[in-house]
Amino acid sequence: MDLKSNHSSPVLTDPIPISKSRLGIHSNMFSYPQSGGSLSSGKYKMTPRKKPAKFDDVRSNGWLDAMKSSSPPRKKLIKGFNIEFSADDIDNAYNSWMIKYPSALKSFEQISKRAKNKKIVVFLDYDGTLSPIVDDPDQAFMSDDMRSAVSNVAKCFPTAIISGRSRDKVYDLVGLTELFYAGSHGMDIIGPVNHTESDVHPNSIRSNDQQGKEVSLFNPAREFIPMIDEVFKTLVENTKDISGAKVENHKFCASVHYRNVEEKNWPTIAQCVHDILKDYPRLRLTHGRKVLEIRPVIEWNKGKAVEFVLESLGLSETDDVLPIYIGDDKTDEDAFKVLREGDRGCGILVSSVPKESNAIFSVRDPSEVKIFLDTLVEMEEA
Ligand SMILES: O=P(O)(O)OC[C@H]1O[C@H](O[C@H]2O[C@H](CO)[C@@H](O)[C@H](O)[C@H]2O)[C@H](O)[C@@H](O)[C@@H]1O
Repeated sequence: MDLKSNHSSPVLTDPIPISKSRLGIHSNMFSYPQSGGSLSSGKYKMTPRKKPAKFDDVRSNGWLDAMKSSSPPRKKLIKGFNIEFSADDIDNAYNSWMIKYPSALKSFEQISKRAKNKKIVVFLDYDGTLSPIVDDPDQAFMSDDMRSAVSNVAKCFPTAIISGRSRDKVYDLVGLTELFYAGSHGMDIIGPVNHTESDVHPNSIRSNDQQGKEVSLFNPAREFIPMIDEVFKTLVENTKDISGAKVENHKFCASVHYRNVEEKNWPTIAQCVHDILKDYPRLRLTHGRKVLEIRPVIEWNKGKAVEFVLESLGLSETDDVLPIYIGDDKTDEDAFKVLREGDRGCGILVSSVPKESNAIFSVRDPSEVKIFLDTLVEMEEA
């Protein structure tokens, strides 16, 4: 199958028969072997490097604006003047924003009332939620205190880490067993077998983890592995002269970081990614925190991953569950949306600046995430 063409693949083009699955999983998604064997997307493609004179594409498609808004400056241009906001202005703006997204810490009693007689399931994003945002993605470590907070939570409630990173990478960073791990924005989910019996979720397969323990595995974008690898190599080659650019291969998706690229070169990196993606209509771009994320055009995201984990736990069809999802990024909005719809659970946005969200509550930073997790455990143990 040619993954660059628009035929017979798990893409968004066909309507998804609801009867096929409550999760909206397209039947074609599972027409390939779930383990082993992958389809090559063709010859290694090397888009000729060129320095575009203009950046019309990335200006008109909104990429540049999205890149700028992923890192809002602490000052704003008003009628051509650079106006610095004072600390008071910033605090006032944040405090007004918190009326709409109240602190999950201050609202804890409300959350605990909602959790009464319900099974809590905890979903945690990694970067910016469990670990602070740092310049080098390879140095984004969570603290030992945070690790022990997550470990304690996982002893009390089913817990899943849902990250844009590859599953292996996020597992190495978190280092705790007995959790669900959903890497590549949910396109690579592994969970303990005792929670995910195959008769509960038919689309999972049994596999072994790094320690040889039997686990349940779900890969809705397996066919895209060769294509992502190919695009990753092209991205590395074509961005190698852009100082500060960094490309990561997450197996089912790839990331192009511009956090350490001078802002004047953002159009260059955006145009470079845009030119490569023109050859891959079955891939799309989403924006994260100073990162361009390249992923397959399949109907799968962190929200679907939340639904998948709940279904795997046998908790998707009951009101006796309270899913809590904590995340900081645009890609977490898919999960917040799923929980907001039908008032199914609590989304908690990690942000120290005002931003629109589908979350219900907020915390400022990972240190407040840790306090929230500790408080959940105290509530359970009381
Ligand atoms: O879903 P997440 O777990 O939040 O992963 C999203 C991206 O996280 C990482 O990048 C972000 O964190 C880096 C380390 O703090 C930071 O340098 C970068 O600017 C952020 O975008 C990860 O490296 C990406 O691949 C993930 O897509």
